[in-house]
Amino acid sequence: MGDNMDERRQKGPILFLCHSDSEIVNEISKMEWGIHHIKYLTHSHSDPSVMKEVQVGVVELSEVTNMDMVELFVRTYASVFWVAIVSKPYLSSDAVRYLLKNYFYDFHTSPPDFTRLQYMLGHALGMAKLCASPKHTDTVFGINHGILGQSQCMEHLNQQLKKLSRCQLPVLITGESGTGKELVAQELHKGSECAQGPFIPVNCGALPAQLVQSELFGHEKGAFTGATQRKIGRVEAAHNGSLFLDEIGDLPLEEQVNLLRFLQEKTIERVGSHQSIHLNVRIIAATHVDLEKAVQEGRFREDLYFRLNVIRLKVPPLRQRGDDVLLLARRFLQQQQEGEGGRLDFSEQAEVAMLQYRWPGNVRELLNRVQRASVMASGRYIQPVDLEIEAGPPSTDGECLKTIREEAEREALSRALTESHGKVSSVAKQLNVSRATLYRLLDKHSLL
Ligand SMILES: Nc1ncnc2c1ncn2[C@@H]1O[C@H](COP(=O)(O)OP(=O)(O)OP(=O)(O)O)[C@@H](O)[C@H]1O
Repeated sequence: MGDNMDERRQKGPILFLCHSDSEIVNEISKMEWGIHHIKYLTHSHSDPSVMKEVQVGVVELSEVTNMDMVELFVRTYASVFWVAIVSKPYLSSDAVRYLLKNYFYDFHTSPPDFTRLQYMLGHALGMAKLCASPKHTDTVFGINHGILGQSQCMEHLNQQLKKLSRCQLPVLITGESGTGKELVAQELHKGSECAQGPFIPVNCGALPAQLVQSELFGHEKGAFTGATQRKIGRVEAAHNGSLFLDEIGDLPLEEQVNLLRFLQEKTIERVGSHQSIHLNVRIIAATHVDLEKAVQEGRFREDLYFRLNVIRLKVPPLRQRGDDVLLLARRFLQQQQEGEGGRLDFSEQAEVAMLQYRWPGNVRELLNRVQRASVMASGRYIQPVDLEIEAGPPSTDGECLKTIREEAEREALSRALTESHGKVSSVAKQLNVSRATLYRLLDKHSLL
């Protein structure tokens, strides 16, 4: 390949994954846009700074291809539009079909008809450009973000998320079930330097006990009975991206040790192998249980807790978000009616009922109730009965005194903050507490 080719390789949207310089490389390089990067399928990982430029990737799949490596690569760079060139007999392989179905924009059998291939790549490039996410602008929470909310505590969360974009430190997200912890984790990922890489969620509580290690760290073929294929674990799949460990408190103690080792050394070993694999993964963990208590009770390792708890984000419960309930309810209703012309609306009574209800299941419960109500409503307006919540004085059924006190405490803090325009010294004076106590309370109620 000549000088021109070398120049083009430096920057641009097309990547070619192949075994060696082939005729296909030469032919594609003659096309309008050319090939800008070439990567030989002998190395497992690629330079993320190069991959940031890539919009379309061409992969040669044949009997000599290491399918694991290709799978890892295309999964890692899932936002790239992948096009495969497959040798015909290989199309009947289950592994190839699985890959094509799940990760590829299109495929072409080899030897390729270069005119057709040129059209195919043109389409892939067009689609990639169309789907490229808009550049990060200064976001108004709830418009560019997937997270909706304008209340003071959600604004605070938004500010924290903005500060954390570009930072690669581990984050621990706490909050009740259904508050949106996974959504927050996704936003963190989108705003981070590894946004182009994969976001791999793992529910630690849902991993089968005997397979946790293999699920997280992968295994080699033959590592144990039933390991008929090499398997890439979730940690490895998150290379150059983010691993979201949901319900981290449910991770068995033995696996906590392995996770800690990974956090310290940044390497893993697949089950059945002694080869260390170096990985670049940002860890985001979430829990709805009190991890400090779990540490005290010996159910969670203290050293792992400190490693994960570098930065902590608290997602407030829905009952503390004031009018956000209505904002979210309207958005969910709108989504539910998309394409149907927005026939339904909430009655005044339904809005009052939603504001008064305590939402123990938080945003997930709201979403479910709105979805159900949009089906059950008989008129133009959704009534409390359609939401299966009744309007009336705030219910305290089953509430313990502690919760009622905490609510009152929070309200008093919120009111004082608004009245004194957020001036901490005035709030402390007004509420007759020390500044240290006030800070502790503001932190407790996610108002800091
Ligand atoms: N602020 C928000 N704006 C829009 N949608 C939201 C918001 N918060 C949560 N959701 C939606 O509510 C549902 C539950 O959110 P999510 O799964 O992130 O909660 P979670 O706290 O991770 O729950 P769990 O603790 O049970 O894992 C999802 O469908 C999510 O998209």
